Amino acid sequence: MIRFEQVGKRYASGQDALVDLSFEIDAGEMVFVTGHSGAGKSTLLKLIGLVERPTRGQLVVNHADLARVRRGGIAHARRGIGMVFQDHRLLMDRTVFDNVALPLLIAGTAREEIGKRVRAALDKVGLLAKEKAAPATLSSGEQQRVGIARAIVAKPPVIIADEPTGNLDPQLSAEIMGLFAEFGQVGTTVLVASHDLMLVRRLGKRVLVLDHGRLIDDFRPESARPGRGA
Ligand SMILES: Nc1ncnc2c1ncn2[C@@H]1O[C@H](COP(=O)(O)OP(=O)(O)OP(=O)(O)O)[C@@H](O)[C@H]1O
Repeated sequence: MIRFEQVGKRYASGQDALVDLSFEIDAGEMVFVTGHSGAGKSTLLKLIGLVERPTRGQLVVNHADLARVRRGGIAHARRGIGMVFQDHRLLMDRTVFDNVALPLLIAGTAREEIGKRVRAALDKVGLLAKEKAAPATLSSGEQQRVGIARAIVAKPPVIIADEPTGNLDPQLSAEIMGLFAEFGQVGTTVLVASHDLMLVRRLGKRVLVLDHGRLIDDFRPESARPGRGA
């Protein structure tokens, strides 16, 4: 669950990236954030991922008031959030397996459990056969899927993805978005920033539209209404 209550973010430069933002996302909902370049999409995701902190308002993620999370508690709070980046941020000198295992190693998961979970995550994104490969030998769609496997391996209740299909062709983009939609079906809350309006529309999910840091639309297609299995 994610709740923004009159959240504002002003960067040290004086730039108001988000202004008076209020909305709520239920557990298991998949929601897109869209808007022009500079509208505040990345900033919104960064606040959820504790990469940036709000300068106003209240932000609750996984029942934790993020304003109350102190510096020493950030790593722990982040364990409840899987993050996917456009540039995947994979470690190129490690195997696919090691990249996906990283969040589990950080969390101190037992070795036998790590093997099981990493393979389950790789299976989910269709890359089980590539566990020993170096990321550099994979296509960009495959690298993106490794990044997604890493984000889901610790089964976080919330997944945030910033332009996860930015460099991919339309078919791969649709496949990646389809994967995110599947995570929603098993109770994971998924928030995806994307400027690809065609793709966003096709998926028929709820869409938050930002304009100069303000929420100007919160659009729920019929299929995304509660009780519709969305
Ligand atoms: N670290 C920062 N310091 C100062 N200003 C910033 C910082 N990061 C972002 N901004 C500004 O905040 C506003 C929102 O930026 P943000 O990156 O959230 O937008 P965006 O919608 O993700 O844009 P894009 O689609 O181009 O990635 C922009 O005006 C941007 O210049």
